[in-house]
Order: sequence, then structure tokens, then C-alpha cells
Amino acid sequence: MNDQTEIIEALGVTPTFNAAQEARRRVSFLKDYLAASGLQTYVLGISGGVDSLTAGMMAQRAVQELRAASYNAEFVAVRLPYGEQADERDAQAALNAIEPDRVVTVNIKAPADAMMAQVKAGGFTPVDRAQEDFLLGNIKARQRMIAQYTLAGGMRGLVIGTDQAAEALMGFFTKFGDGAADILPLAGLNKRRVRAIAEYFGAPANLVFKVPTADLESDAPMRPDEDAYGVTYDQIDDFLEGKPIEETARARIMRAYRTTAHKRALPVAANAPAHSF
Ligand SMILES: Nc1ncnc2c1ncn2[C@@H]1O[C@H](COP(=O)(O)OP(=O)(O)OC[C@H]2O[C@@H]([n+]3cccc(C(=O)O)c3)[C@H](O)[C@@H]2O)[C@@H](O)[C@H]1O
Ligand SMILES: Nc1ncnc2c1ncn2[C@@H]1O[C@H](COP(=O)(O)OP(=O)(O)OP(=O)(O)O)[C@@H](O)[C@H]1O
Ligand SMILES: [Mg+2]
Repeated sequence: MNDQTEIIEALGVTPTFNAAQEARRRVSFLKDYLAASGLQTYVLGISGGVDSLTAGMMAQRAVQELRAASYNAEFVAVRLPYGEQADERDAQAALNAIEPDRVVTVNIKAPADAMMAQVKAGGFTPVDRAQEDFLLGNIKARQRMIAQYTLAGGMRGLVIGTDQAAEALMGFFTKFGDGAADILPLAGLNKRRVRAIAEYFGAPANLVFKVPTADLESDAPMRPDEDAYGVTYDQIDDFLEGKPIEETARARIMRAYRTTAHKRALPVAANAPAHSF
């Protein structure tokens, strides 16, 4: 086994893929887990990006099928803009495609700004504007987590996370922010497989093939994830399918995977076996 093979296995990426079968399996997974938990609601933030679009389409199908089988279930789509969102039209188009049972909108600007202001008032001074913007980005992701868990707590619900294999590989998520969730219906899918499932569900092509963005930096709205990675999603997806990729990209990916191991694990515990940094 080489490093690439081990990572592919660890992230649960399968050698073959069939969109219809994977869509079915994952909708069934959402149905089974909600019914087994005895809870009632799935909660998921809808950003306008393809990951939340795809997970949202799965969740809406799952609760519809549960209701058809006389199980009381509901899907709540959550809009979580920071002020005005540059791609609000895409978010609305995603909601149109999903047709969720319910939409709740929570503007996270006031709580996110208030947290940064209080941390600064408490005595911390960011080194520069860029650091402040980066830290505020992670606060935004964590405020979205708080809103979703508040709704889940109040509605006998579970929070859906959109973590998939491409983001997991790169560790490209905020720890305990968008990385926090109860259930991960997209786990093990690389980006092109997420897109293939969205297409299978009949989602609009402009949303399916939209440029992925975390959109967390106020100073660089809609910044493509690929800019931050320094590698392309095609390279990441090829890597996850076991294909050879160009050496610089491979080294970047291996480094990102190694340095973000802590984000894919439970907190390091004093009584756990020895770990490496
Ligand atoms: N070795 C270690 N062992 C245990 N814990 C360790 C650690 N190193 C850092 N940590 C902890 O982890 C923290 C750093 O992790 P974190 O707070 O997540 O922060 P960080 O990884 O620095 O930033 C998050 C990155 O994910 C991107 N992101 C975030 C959210 C959504 C998306 C998206 O695609 O939608 C992308 C974002 O643009 C940024 O590049 C440190 O402050 C420290 O508390
Ligand atoms: N503005 C937002 N409103 C609601 N939810 C959001 C917002 N921004 C992020 N989220 C939540 O955080 C998750 C992580 O964001 P991420 O950018 O990785 O996924 P995406 O936007 O769905 O797809 P893509 O990665 O292609 O942009 C989203 O799937 C969504 O659940
Ligand atoms: Mg996004």
C-alpha cells in the first residue's frame, strides 16, 4: 500500500461509482438514521454551493419518503447569510431546486461581528487586517453551527454536515464550525461525484458546476477554494480516484492531509495511545 491508497481507504472513497445507486443508498441512510433516532427534523444550511444543494436534495427526499411511510419528519433549510450574500440568487435557486418543507433565515452578521469585537475588547489584537478577516471567517462558520444546533435542539432535529472526501482530504473546513454535524450524507464522495448526484437529481447545471467557494473572507468575496488550495478540484478528485497526478500538486495534497489530521479526529486525549504531530 502507498500513501495515496491508504488515504483513499481512510476517507472511504470507493473504486467504482454509480450516481443512481449512491443517491439511493444515501437517502436510505438519512431515512434509517432519523427513524432509528426517534427524532423528527433534519436541519441544513443552504449556501448556494453544490454540496449543500446535493445534501439538501437528499434530505428532502428522505423526509418525504418517511412521511409516505407514516413517520412524522420534516426538513428545515437554513439560510445563513453574513449580511448581504454576493451569490444570494444562487442560494434562492438552490432552495427552489430543493423545495424544502421549511426555510428559516438567520443573519449571522451581528453575532459574528459582536464576537470579534468582544475578543478584541477582551485584549486580543489581530496582527493585521488580513489576520482579522481570516479569524472572522472562522467565527462566521462557527456562528452558522450555533444557529443550526439551536434549531435542531428546538425542533427535535439533527444537523446535517456537507463534509465530503475532497474537503476532508484538504482539511478545508472550520474545526467545530462547518466541521461540526450529526450526520454526513456526502462522506466518501469526491467533488465530481457530489456533482454527479446533484445532476442525477435534476439540479440546474449552473449550480451543479458552480465554482466552489467557502466565501468566508469579507475582503475576498466568493474566493474560489482552488485559490486557497493551490491545486485544482480535478487534481484532488483524480488523487482520490487513485490516479497519478502531477508531483507538485501531489506534495501539496499530502502536506494538507498531514497537517490537518487533528481536524478529522476527536480531541487528543491524555489517556489515548501515543500520537504524532
Ligand atoms: N496539531 C493540532 N492538534 C490539535 N489541534 C490543533 C492542532 N493544530 C491546530 N489545532 C487547532 O485547530 C485550530 C485551527 O483550525 P480552524 O479553527 O478550523 O482554522 P484553520 O484550519 O486555520 O482555518 C480554516 C480553513 O478552512 C477553510 N474553510 C473553513 C470553513 C468552510 C470552508 C468551506 O470550504 O466551506 C473552508 C477556511 O477558509 C480556512 O482556510 C487551531 O486554532 C487550534 O485550535
Ligand atoms: N451563507 C450560507 N448560508 C447557509 N449555509 C452556509 C452558508 N455558507 C456555508 N454554509 C454551510 O456550510 C457548508 C460548508 O460550505 P461549503 O462552501 O464547503 O459547501 P457549499 O457552499 O455547499 O458547496 P461548495 O463547496 O461547492 O461551495 C455548506 O454546505 C452549508 O451547509
Ligand atoms: Mg460554498
